[in-house]
Amino acid sequence: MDNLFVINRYRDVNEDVVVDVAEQEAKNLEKLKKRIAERKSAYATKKTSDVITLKPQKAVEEPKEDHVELIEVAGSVEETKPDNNINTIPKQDRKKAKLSNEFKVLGVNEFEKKAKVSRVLPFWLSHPVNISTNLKSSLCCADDQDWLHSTLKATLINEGVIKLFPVQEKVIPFILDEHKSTYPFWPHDICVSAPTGSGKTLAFVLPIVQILMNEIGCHVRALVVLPVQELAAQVAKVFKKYCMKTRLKTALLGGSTPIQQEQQNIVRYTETSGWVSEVDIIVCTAGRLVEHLQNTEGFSLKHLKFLVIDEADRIMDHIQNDWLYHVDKHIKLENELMTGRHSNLTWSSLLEQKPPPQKLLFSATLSQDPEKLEQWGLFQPKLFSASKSHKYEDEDQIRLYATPEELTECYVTCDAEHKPLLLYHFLADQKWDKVLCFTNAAEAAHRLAVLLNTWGRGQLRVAELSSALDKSTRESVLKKFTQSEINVLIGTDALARGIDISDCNYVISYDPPRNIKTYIHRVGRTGRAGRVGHAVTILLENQVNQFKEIIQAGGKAELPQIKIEAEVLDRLTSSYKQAMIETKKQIHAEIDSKVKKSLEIKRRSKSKPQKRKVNT
Ligand SMILES: Nc1ncnc2c1ncn2[C@@H]1O[C@H](COP(=O)(O)OP(=O)(O)OP(=O)(O)O)[C@@H](O)[C@H]1O
Repeated sequence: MDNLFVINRYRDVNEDVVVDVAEQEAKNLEKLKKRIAERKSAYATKKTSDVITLKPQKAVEEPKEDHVELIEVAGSVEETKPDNNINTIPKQDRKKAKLSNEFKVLGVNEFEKKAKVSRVLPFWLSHPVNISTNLKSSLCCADDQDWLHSTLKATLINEGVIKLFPVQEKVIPFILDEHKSTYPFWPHDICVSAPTGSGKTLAFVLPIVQILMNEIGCHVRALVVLPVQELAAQVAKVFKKYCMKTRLKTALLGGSTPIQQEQQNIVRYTETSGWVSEVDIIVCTAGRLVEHLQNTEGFSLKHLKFLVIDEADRIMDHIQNDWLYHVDKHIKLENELMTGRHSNLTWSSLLEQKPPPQKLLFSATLSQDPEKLEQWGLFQPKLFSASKSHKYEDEDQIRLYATPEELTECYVTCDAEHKPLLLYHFLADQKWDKVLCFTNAAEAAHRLAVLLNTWGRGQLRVAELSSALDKSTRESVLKKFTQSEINVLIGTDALARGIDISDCNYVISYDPPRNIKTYIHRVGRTGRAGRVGHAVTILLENQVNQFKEIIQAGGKAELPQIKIEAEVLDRLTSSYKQAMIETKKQIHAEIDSKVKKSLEIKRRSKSKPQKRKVNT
C-alpha cells in the first residue's frame, strides 16, 4: 500500500546517492547498447531471409509449459504457452518474444521495398532502323536506284526530285522487298517516325504505286487514312501525280462532297461480276471511311494489300467512330466468308486465307511506347526512327522525336501588353517574310489579323487561316500565301499538322504550344525538305518554366533566348494605340452586322406562314 503514495522527487547532486545514480546510468547505457546491437542483428537477418527469426530478448524468460496465451503471428491469431512472469515483461518485449524461432512470419516480403523493375522494350523497338535527319547530304540519286520503276523515276524527275531523302531511301526498298516474299508469308508491318518535312509521303506513295501498277483487278488495294480533310486532299494529290502514267485510279473520300456522289465514284454494279471497285487506291478521313463501310453497297476491302495510317498518333488520339475496329472486322468477315471457316494461324489456314493488309504507320511524333503501339495489332513490326541513336545508350529507353536539322529554334519573353508590339517589330522592322503565326484560338487569330492589317496600313499583307473559315476560303488563302500575295498567315493548331506549305521561312508561336507534339508540328511548317527555317516562341515570364518542361519532355536541348530592347517596343506604342482604336471599331462593326443578320433570319422564319393543323 505504501508504494501507492511514494512520490519520486528530484534529488540534489550533492546528496550521497550520486554514486548510485552514476552506476544506474552506466547500467542503462549498457542495456541500451545491447538493445541496439540486438536490433541491428535482427534487421540483418530480416533482410537476408523471407522468414524472420528473432532472438528472444534476454529479459524475457522462455515460456513455461503450463501457461496458455493468444498471440498474433503475421496477422493471424495463434495459441502459445503462457509465461509465468508475463505481466512483469514490458509490452514491446512480449511482442518480440512471441516472434520466436518457432514461427515463420508469412508475407513479410510484402512490406519490404520492392526492387525497381527496369523496362525491357521488345527487340523491334529497341533496335530500329536508324534514319538520318540530314536531308542535304543525301547521296541516293533517284535515277540510279534499280529497285525503282522507270515510270516513277520519270515522274520524280518531272517533279524536281533528284535525290531521295533518307526516309525514302530506307523505307521504299524495304516495302518492295516485303512484297516479294513468297506466298503464304505475310509482310512485316512498319512504323516510321521521321521529322516533319522529311518526305514521309513519298516513302509510302512510291512503293504502293510501284507494286499495284503491275497488278490487274477491280478492287481497292490500298487504303490511306488521315485525320483531317486537308491532309487527305494533300496526300490524294500526290498519289494522283504518281499514278498519272499508270492505269491506277485514286479516290479521295474526305467528306467535302456528298456521300452519294462518292459512292458513285468508287463502286459499280456489273451483270457479270456483281459489285466492282472503280478505284485502286482510296485516301480518306477515318470518319468518312466508317460511313462508307456501313452504308455503301459493294464497298469491299477484301483485296486490301496496304493500310497506311498517316499522322498515326493523331488518329489514335481522336478515335473517330472506332474506325480501326470496323476496318478489322470488315476484313476478317470478308476473309472468313471467302474461306468459309474461322482461321487460326496454322500452316493450312495460312495457305487458305489471304494475308492481312500490311499496316504502314507514319508520323513525326509517332509514340514508340509499346503500350500505345499495341492497339494497332501490328504483325511482326519493324521500326524506322530518326531519333538520334547516340542519345539512347540505354536500348530500353523509349525514343523521342526528332526535328529537322535545318530548323533553328529560340524563344523570347515580354509582358502581355507588349506581345503585339513584339510581333509587329518582327514583321515591320525586321521585315520577316513568309511567316506563319500560331495562336491558341480562332477568335484571337482573327483579332490579331485585323490589328496587323490596320496597323501596317496594308503593307504587311496579313490573312487569317483557321477552322472558323470554310474549306474553299482556306484553300484560296493558302494559294495566295504560296504565290506571295499574302506574307503573314495567322492561324490555330488546326493547320499545324502535316500541311505542306511551301517556302514558309518563319514560324511564330504567338501563344505558347500546349504540349510537345503541338510544338513539333507547329515548328515543322518551316525548315521543310532541307530548306532553312526559323521558329520563335513568344512567352510571358510566367510561361517560361512550363515551356522549358515541354521542350525537355520532347528530349530536346534547351532553346536559346533572344532579347529585344524595351526602347524598340516603346517606340511602337503610340501607333499601336491608334491601331487598337480602329481595330475595336472594326470588330464591333462585325459583331453588329452578325447580330443583325441572325435577327433578320429569325424574323423571316417567323413571318413564314405556318402550316395549320387540321382537326379531323
Ligand atoms: N526527295 C525529295 N527531294 C525534294 N523534295 C522532296 C523530296 N521528297 C519530298 N519532298 C518535298 O518535301 C516536302 C515535304 O514532304 P512531306 O509532306 O512528305 O513531308 P512529311 O515528312 O510528310 O512532313 P509532315 O510530318 O509535316 O507531314 C514536300 O513538298 C515534298 O514535295
